[in-house]
Amino acid sequence: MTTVSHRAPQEPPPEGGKETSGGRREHRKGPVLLRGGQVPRETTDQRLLESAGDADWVHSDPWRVLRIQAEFVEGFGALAEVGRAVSVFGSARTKADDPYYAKAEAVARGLVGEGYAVITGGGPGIMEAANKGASEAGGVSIGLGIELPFEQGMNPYVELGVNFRYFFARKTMFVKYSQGFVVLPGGFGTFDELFESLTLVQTRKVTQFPIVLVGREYWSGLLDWLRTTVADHGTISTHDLDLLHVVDDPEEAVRIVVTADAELATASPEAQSSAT
Ligand SMILES: C/C(=C\CNc1ncnc2c1ncn2[C@@H]1O[C@H](COP(=O)(O)O)[C@@H](O)[C@H]1O)CO
Repeated sequence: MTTVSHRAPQEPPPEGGKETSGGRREHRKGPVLLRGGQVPRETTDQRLLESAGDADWVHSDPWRVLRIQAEFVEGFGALAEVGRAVSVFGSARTKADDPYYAKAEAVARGLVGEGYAVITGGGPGIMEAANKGASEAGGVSIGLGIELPFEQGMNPYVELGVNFRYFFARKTMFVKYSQGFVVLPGGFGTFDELFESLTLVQTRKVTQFPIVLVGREYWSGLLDWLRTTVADHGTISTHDLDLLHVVDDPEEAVRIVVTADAELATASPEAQSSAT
């Protein structure tokens, strides 16, 4: 068994590097050669195995970068083999007796019937409804949770769950592993997901990516404002609004996704490779 000896703080550190035939000390650190005063007094392994010192580095940006990388690695690893999927978004606050809860369930059932996995934010409300619909229809029910100050845990219908610390890593997963988004009524979180996907489609970062809004009445105020105030100011092109499909019927939402996906399957290889 290998034992690790921790140097007592009062003991002087051993001289680092090794002596060359010319009597100089030198040390190789990967491709870097260090001589004279540049020779470190400890090796990288010694520093790794040391237990002393403060723990502030845990809250430093370099360490965060590794945590961010780990989120991408875990997310890609968990979702890579899921197959075709659609993300369903909507309010965390919708109650089970709200008609939109039943619509979200129906959307998810319909998507499973067409062979798609269903991805949600893994939380309550519309997310729970979609996971319920997917799981009860025998499909793959996925939740991509997010660490929040008022953590609620994954809803009970999630069968494959991944928890994220960082919104941006989680958002990448929704787009990368979905063939389209279905968006039910929601608040700021839902708007964020809707407008992020809309921006990605409008800037052609993703192509052939249907975005379906369910609930004509709920979305009409926003769409009217985009069509009038926003378009009149020239800050969007009116034809960009064609990127949004608005429906009331869950089956129509599913049909739009299936049609767009089928169009992608017959599209040129270039169009396919630039999608998602
Ligand atoms: C507000 C409550 C719980 C929050 N829990 C969430 N868990 C997972 N994902 C969430 C949560 N809240 C928001 N999201 C994401 O944003 C969208 C919904 O946000 P909205 O502001 O409610 O529209 C949703 O699609 C999630 O991806 C307890 O009631």
